[in-house]
Amino acid sequence: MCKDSKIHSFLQQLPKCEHHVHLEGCLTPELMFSLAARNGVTLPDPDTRPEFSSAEALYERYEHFTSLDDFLSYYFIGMSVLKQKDDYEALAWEYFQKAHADGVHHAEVFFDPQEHINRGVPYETVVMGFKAGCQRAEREYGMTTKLILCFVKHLPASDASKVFDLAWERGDFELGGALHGIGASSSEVGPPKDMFKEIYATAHSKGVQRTAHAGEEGDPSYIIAALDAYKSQRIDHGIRLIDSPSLMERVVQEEILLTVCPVSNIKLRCFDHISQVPIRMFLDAGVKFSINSDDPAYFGGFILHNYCAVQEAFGLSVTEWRTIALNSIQGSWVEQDRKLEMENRVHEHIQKHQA
Ligand code: HPA
Ligand SMILES: [Zn+2]
Repeated sequence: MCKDSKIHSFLQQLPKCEHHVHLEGCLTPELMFSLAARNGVTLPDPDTRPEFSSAEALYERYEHFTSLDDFLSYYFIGMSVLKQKDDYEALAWEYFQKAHADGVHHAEVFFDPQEHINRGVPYETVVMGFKAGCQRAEREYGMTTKLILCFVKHLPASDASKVFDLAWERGDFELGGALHGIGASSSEVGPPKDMFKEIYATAHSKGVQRTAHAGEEGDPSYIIAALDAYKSQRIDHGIRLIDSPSLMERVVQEEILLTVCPVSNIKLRCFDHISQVPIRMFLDAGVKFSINSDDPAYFGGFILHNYCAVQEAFGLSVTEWRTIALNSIQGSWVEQDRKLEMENRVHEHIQKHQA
């Protein structure tokens, strides 16, 4: 919530594109407990892990993440309650309702199939459930949506390769298919920086869109690996770019979009305060970025919460918000007509605000 109600409503209605949200990161404790009961999934015992005694206790624990890996340990337990197609659809639909209320017009959402497959949930169940949620958002809200298949770095690259091959053979990356690109996430520092190099090279040769988490906790060399070894078209997070002026210059020249997640960066202790997230530096340097929620059910707020946090910390002008909105549209993996339509909506919204 922005302190100024006029600015709050300006930001709420500003047409947004979200490029960095993990559907599994939209699983609220309430939905987690209800799906665990319905599916007979055992969550950690509250006697030994009191944080799993209630939704309130989990929310309390979520206030104290110490690092990306600390958060991920909760995120991977949470998603274990997802079993049936309806669970996946319900989770996606909960996200899209929040996103719509926050002024999202176009959403490109991540999911982690390897984790579900490893628990015995068929790939098809996951994709069909999430896809049904996307289709409902398109039908009921006129949103455009894209599903991005994320590989997780804490599991073997050979597993990721099998998932990619399966998705490719099913035609999921074809026009009208369920998927629109690949990403890479989970623990950053530790696994090899270029562990999915072969998959990304295949994806590139087949014309599949590519993004990758890099430079969240890892130094700029992780961003370089994503650009060089993965030919990544976007960088998810990318905040450690602040440690390399020459790389920042390259990102500007190559018009790489960073999908920045300010509240996530605070919750996972990348920075102490939002004012340290390099929003001002990126705007001044001409680095293109979008603002995103990452794992909103774990970090205490959806996309508008991130927009407001940025506004409170930086006091951006309407012109700067226009730049952010237009760069977000330009960096989206969506047809040119749709980009033009969204750009027009941004201009109309700003004119109305200034009238
Ligand atoms: O912020 C993140 N970073 C890496 N992996 C993730 N998976 C969910 N959220 C994240
Ligand atoms: Zn992420």
